[in-house]
Amino acid sequence: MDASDMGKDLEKVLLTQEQIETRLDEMAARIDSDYAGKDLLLVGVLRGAVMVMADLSRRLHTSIEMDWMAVSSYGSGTKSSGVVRILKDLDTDLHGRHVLIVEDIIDSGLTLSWLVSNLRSRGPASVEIATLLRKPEAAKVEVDVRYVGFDIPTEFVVGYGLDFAEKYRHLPFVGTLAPHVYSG
Ligand SMILES: O=P(O)(O)OC[C@H]1O[C@H](OP(=O)(O)OP(=O)(O)O)[C@H](O)[C@@H]1O
Ligand code: HPA
Ligand SMILES: [Mg+2]
Repeated sequence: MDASDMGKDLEKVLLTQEQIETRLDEMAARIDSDYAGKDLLLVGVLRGAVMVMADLSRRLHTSIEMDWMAVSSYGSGTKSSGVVRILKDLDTDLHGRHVLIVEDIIDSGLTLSWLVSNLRSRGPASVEIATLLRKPEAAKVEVDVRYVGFDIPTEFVVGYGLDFAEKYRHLPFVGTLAPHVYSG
């Protein structure tokens, strides 16, 4: 699939499938080496992180477990509401665990800064973040991120788990939307 398959909805491809896969290889190698000999709990943030979780976890050789949280701060719009809601909590007790939060994107940083302090309050041995994308110029709060795939410009992106009004998550690349899609 490429941009033309989505009709006129996409403006441009920002990151190709190949670029994403190469970067995930590098991130997984670092995670493997940093967590060698430790049991790691990957916490995926639904729903956007599904693709990153699937593709990153399958590159890891270290011992891992996976759990999921659902939080929402965007609703159906293109701007963070700043209000983070837990829609589904973890099933795992974090006490003494090495936790790596897996995310698709850090935009304003509001979701992750809230989530990190929430998980830290549960007594884990460590909490770090791996995100495929980060928008440095959109940050409203600073979040200390151990593993970043790509720093991208402040544009609304879709694909590889990222949605606009629940669409486009399945695209194997990351692209920007044509303005007519979100301006009506
Ligand atoms: O840094 P922020 O400005 O807080 O934005 C990042 C968050 O927003 C998106 O989730 P969303 O709330 O859209 O839910 P979704 O993953 O189900 O799409 C994304 O997956 C991150 O979790
Ligand atoms: O750029 C984005 N695209 C889709 N979802 C998002 N959630 C935060 N930022 C974005
Ligand atoms: Mg979303």
